[in-house]
Amino acid sequence: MTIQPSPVPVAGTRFVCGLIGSGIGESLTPAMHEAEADRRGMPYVYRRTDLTALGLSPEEGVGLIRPAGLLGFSGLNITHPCKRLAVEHVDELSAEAATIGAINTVVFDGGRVVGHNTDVTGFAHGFARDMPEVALGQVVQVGAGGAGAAVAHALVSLGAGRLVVADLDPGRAAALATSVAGATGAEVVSAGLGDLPAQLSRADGVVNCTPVGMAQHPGTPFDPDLLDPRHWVVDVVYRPLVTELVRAARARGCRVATGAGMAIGQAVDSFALFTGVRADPDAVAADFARLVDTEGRQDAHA
Ligand SMILES: NC(=O)c1ccc[n+]([C@@H]2O[C@H](COP(=O)([O-])OP(=O)(O)OC[C@H]3O[C@@H](n4cnc5c(N)ncnc54)[C@H](O)[C@@H]3O)[C@@H](O)[C@H]2O)c1
Ligand SMILES: O=C(O)[C@]1(O)C[C@@H](O)[C@@H](O)[C@H](O)C1
Repeated sequence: MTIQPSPVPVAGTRFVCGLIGSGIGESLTPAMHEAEADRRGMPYVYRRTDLTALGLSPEEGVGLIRPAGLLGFSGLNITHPCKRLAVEHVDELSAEAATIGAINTVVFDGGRVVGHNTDVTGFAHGFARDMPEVALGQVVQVGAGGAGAAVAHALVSLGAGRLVVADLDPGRAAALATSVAGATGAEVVSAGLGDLPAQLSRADGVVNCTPVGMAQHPGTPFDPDLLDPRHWVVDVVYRPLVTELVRAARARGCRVATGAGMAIGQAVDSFALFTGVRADPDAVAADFARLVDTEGRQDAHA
């Protein structure tokens, strides 16, 4: 699951990239891309197309993908609620994107429009950096939506022995477990939220892929008293970075990673696809921490 960058850009290439999605006004991805390009002296602009602000539907949003290529964009990130719909607007999909059925990155490669999923690779890179050598015998994942689909594939690629997926919507959890198990041959099962105490008691770690912990969805996705110090905990929510779950898990002595790892990882991988240049993840992580501070975000540090 390695991102293969496009050919190294010709000197003097100017990059125009963007993000299409709803409610993306606070996204840090544009600033992460531009900071990396500035460091390298690459002319690079990264624009937001916020469908909410523009009063556009998700269908109208994905309808902008091909025209962006014709207008000379180098690439696009695609976010909620367009990641699945966007698959219908590309000529070709990377292996991960085809398996998941969702894309967050589009590259205009000559006349062809190619879709990728750097949420998968980005989570995997972030996890490898933040949680080296943790046990992966049994992993519980709460949340089977867009982020959950990417994370489940990434956890299997990282070597999760048994992955248990739970969601408020049991049908969604079951469908994701079946699809990941079918695509990878890994042991992936779904469980009801009521089974979480038993599943967590046998788990090495847990990943939150629900929006619970964001300002609009306060709280924790499960009772933190189910956590022991032996559990590792990853929360993919990154607004705020330090969620109630992160705080509670730290207080219980767990090894904890925030949503920063995935946010940085997807940006590094998309930048490579757009430009052919591999960003230094440590430098992008430093940019991310500075941006979080500069923008006065809550509990900036992981
Ligand atoms: N760090 C990153 O780079 C990154 C990337 C993508 C998404 N995210 C974050 O991940 C979160 C989820 O995003 P998404 O696009 O997958 O959303 P989504 O709406 O597609 O899916 C969320 C899922 O969580 C489930 N859910 C909600 N509350 C629950 C609860 N209490 N218990 C169990 N399941 C519950 C829903 O039923 C749904 O299936 C958001 O906060 C988003 O900002 C972070
Ligand atoms: O940081 C964001 O706003 C993102 O929308 C987060 C996630 O959805 C990624 O897949 C996008 O590339 C960028």
